[in-house]
This record gives sequence, structure tokens and C-alpha cells, in this order.
Amino acid sequence: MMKKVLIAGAAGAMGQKAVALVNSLTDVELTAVLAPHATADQRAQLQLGPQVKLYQDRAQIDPKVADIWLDFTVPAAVYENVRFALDHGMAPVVGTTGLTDEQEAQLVAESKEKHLGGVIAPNFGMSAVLLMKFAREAAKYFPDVEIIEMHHADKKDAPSGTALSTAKLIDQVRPKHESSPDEVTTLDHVRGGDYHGIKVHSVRLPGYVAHEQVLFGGTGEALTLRQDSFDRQSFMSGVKVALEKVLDLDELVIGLENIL
Ligand SMILES: NC(=O)C1=CN([C@@H]2O[C@H](COP(=O)(O)OP(=O)(O)OC[C@H]3O[C@@H](n4cnc5c(N)ncnc54)[C@H](OP(=O)(O)O)[C@@H]3O)[C@@H](O)[C@H]2O)C=CC1
Ligand SMILES: O=C(O)C1=N[C@H](C(=O)O)C[C@H](O)C1
Repeated sequence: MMKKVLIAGAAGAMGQKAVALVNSLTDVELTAVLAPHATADQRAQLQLGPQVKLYQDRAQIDPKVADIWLDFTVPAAVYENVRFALDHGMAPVVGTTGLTDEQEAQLVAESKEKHLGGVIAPNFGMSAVLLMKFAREAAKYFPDVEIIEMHHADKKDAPSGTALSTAKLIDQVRPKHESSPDEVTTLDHVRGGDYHGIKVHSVRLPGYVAHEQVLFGGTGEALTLRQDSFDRQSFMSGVKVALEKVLDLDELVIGLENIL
């Protein structure tokens, strides 16, 4: 069966890669895009064939236009987008970051009610999926840990969804741990953000794409895990897997590793 896909955020950096991916697949057809500021004369530039419906406003979308809603938008839009998809029978594949735990839980509950599959993945890249897995394993033995994520200067959210997921995975397993109670800082926020005692540092610089380091320290030793996405193409194999599998799922699954 030919799967019909709508891409939300099709004019963005990830959306453009996703359009190229879907255009290259034989069992998936790009039938629509949601791109708030794209105009008809940008169709060629956005690689949209004549059959692709271009929506600027979610409310105008014909729910029958697609089976799958692929979302690479912005944190402020993603929750309502995914609810719209679920409410209208489209299976969401979500790369957009910024959903809260409560929002994710609500979306999972709604997907179960509707027996509709979906995938939410903070990172579709294999190096990041493996880094998170290895970090969770290492944290059992190294409770002292800090995370540094480095991204391009246009990134809208901080910390990255990947860094937050990494912190949550570490927090699930790391032994009880006391941080230095009498630390003095002389510069605001110099110790970074804090997720249940795990420090998270966000770097934003031109030239970078998406990178993460997890630093573990022990007595007289250290372990550093690092992954680098040098090109957004690194996310596309994971997106392809999600597009292949999502219509066989009957609830929203969080994390690419759970469908591999
Ligand atoms: N899971 C993963 O593997 C990855 C996830 N990401 C995440 O994907 C998201 C997008 O990243 P990126 O492509 O770099 O960001 P961009 O800013 O390049 O693109 C976001 C796009 O979303 C559009 N947009 C804004 N509001 C809406 C809305 N209400 N409905 C539909 N579209 C909207 C914007 O349109 P306009 O500019 O016209 O307003 C823009 O084209 C981020 O959350 C990022 O963290 C990124 C890389 C990998
Ligand atoms: O905005 C990005 O670029 C990325 N966002 C995701 C995140 O927030 O973790 C995934 C990857 O890091 C790239």
C-alpha cells in the first residue's frame, strides 16, 4: 500500500531534508505540507510536486490527505499539531523537541484510546540513540556526570531534546549521589541547567550542527561519550524506519530505539 505523508514544517532545515527523503521513497508519497509562510511560487524550491497540497494553516487541512503526519516544526506548535493528527486519524511521526512529560503522557493516552500508532523521537540519528543507551549503562557505575550539548546558532530550544532525554535515562539508574553542598559561583548560571542534580550545558555556535558529550568522572579516571551529527542527513535513516513502521503500531512509542 502506498502511504500518504504530510510534512509539517516542510520549509525548515529538517523539513527540507524530510521532503527529499519522502520524494526518494517508492512506498511513501508526499501528499501535503504544512508550511505557514511558504507561498505557491516557492513550490519548486521546496521540491513539492504538483500533486502536493500546500497548507499555511492547520485548520484548513483535509484529514483524508495523509495517513502519516511527519512533524519537524517548533516547540510551541508540536503539541497541538500531534493532537490534530491523532484527532483526525493520522499517525504522527514526531522529531520536533520541546514536548513536556505531561504532554507526552497525554498524547500516548490519546493514541491508545484511538488505537493509533505513532513515534516521538528526540533524535533520529543512530549515534545519538547509541550514546543515550551507553550513557544509561555507564551511569550505573559512574554517578558523577554532566552533559554538554552543542548545536547550531538557530536552534530555538535549550536544552536539546536529546540532552534532556539523556539526563532522564541517567536519572533512572544512577545510584544515590551527593553534589558538593558548599559550592560558590561568581557568575550567574555558570554551572548550567540542573535536571535532578545532573548538570546540563547548552552551547549554541555557528558552524555546529548537533553534538553531545556525556562526561563521567570517577576516582582517578573519567569516561567521555560523544556523538556528532555533522549533517542533518544523519537523521534520515531513523525517519525512514519510523515511516516504514508507524502504521503497524497501535500506540505512540517514545524513542527510536523502541522500534528498531
Ligand atoms: N528528532 C530529531 O532527530 C531531530 C529533531 N530536530 C527538531 O526538529 C525541529 C525543527 O528543527 P529545524 O528544522 O532545525 O528548525 P527550523 O526552524 O529550520 O524549521 C522549523 C519549521 O517549522 C515551521 N513552523 C513554525 N511554526 C509552525 C506551525 N505552527 N506549524 C507548522 N510549521 C511551523 C517554520 O516555518 P516558518 O519559519 O515559516 O515559521 C519552519 O519552517 C526542532 O524542534 C528540532 O529540535 C532537529 C533535528 C533532528
Ligand atoms: O535542533 C536540532 O538541530 C536538533 N534537535 C534535536 C534535539 O533537540 O535533541 C535533535 C538533534 O540534536 C538536532
